[in-house]
Amino acid sequence: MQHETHPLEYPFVVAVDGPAGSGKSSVSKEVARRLGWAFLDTGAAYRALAWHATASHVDTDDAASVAAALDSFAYRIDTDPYGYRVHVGDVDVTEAIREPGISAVVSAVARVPEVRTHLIEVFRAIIAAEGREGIVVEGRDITTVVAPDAPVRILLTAAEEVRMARRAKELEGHSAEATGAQLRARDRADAKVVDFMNAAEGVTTVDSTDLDFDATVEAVIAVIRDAQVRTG
Ligand SMILES: Nc1ncnc2c1ncn2[C@@H]1O[C@H](COP(=O)(O)OP(=O)(O)OP(=O)(O)O)[C@@H](O)[C@H]1O
Ligand SMILES: Nc1ccn([C@@H]2O[C@H](COP(=O)(O)O)[C@@H](O)[C@H]2O)c(=O)n1
Repeated sequence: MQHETHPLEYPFVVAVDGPAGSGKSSVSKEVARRLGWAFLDTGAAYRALAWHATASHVDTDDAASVAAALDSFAYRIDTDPYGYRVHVGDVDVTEAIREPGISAVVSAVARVPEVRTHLIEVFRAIIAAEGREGIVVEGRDITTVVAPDAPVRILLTAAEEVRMARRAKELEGHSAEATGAQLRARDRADAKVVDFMNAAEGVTTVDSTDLDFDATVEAVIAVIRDAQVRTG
C-alpha cells in the first residue's frame, strides 16, 4: 500500500456509483480537481487484478484461482485527480487495464466474494489515509458497501443510449456496436453482484442524460455544497 501514514482528520467522503459510461470517472475527477480534493477510481483495482490474473495465466472464470491470485497481488494507486498511476508490483498498468481484453474479463473477477472483501478493505485504508480535506470515490458499491456513511452519496446515471454514444465517441476506431454490446454485457454481469441502477435510501440521483459535462460537474458540486451546509 502506498498510503501508510494516517492523518488525524478523516476526509470528507463523496461516494459516487453508477453504470458503465455514466461519467463516474470523468465527472468525479473534475469535481475533485475543482475542489482541490483527492480522487479514487475503485474500478482500477478490479481491472488491475484482472490484468494480474491474465498475466499470471489464471483462468478468470475459475473463482478459486482468482481468489488465490490475491496472494501475489501487490496493488498501488494514488489519489491525484490530475494524473493518478496504477501499479501491480513494479509494473505501471495504468494504460494496460483500459484495454478491451481486460474490460471483457473484469466482471468475472469482480464477482468473486474474496476479491470484493479484500478490495473493500484496500479502499477503506486509502480513504482513511488521505491527507486532503475531501476525497471523491467512484465505483459500483461505494454508496452502499464501501462508504455507506459518507456525508454525500450520489448515483450518477444517464440513459443507456446516451452512455453508449458517449463511450463510442471516446473510443473512435472501435465499432460502436461492439463498444455498446460490451458496455451492456458488463452492466448485466455487474448488476448481478451489486445494485448500481437504483439509488439506495439517502442516495441522491444525478441524471446526466440531458446535461453536458460541465453541467453534470456543477450538479454534483451543488449536492456537495448542500451537504456541507447541512453538516456544518
Ligand atoms: N454529462 C456528460 N456529457 C457529455 N459527455 C459526458 C458526460 N459525462 C461523461 N461524459 C463522457 O462520457 C464518457 C464516459 O465517461 P466515464 O469514462 O467517466 O464513465 P464511467 O462511468 O467512469 O465509465 P466506466 O464505468 O465504464 O469506467 C467520457 O468520454 C466522458 O467524457
Ligand atoms: N466499486 C466497484 C468498481 C468496479 N467494479 C468492477 O470493476 C469493473 C471496472 O470498473 P470501471 O469503473 O473501471 O469500469 C466494473 O465493470 C465492475 O465489474 C466493481 O465491481 N465495484
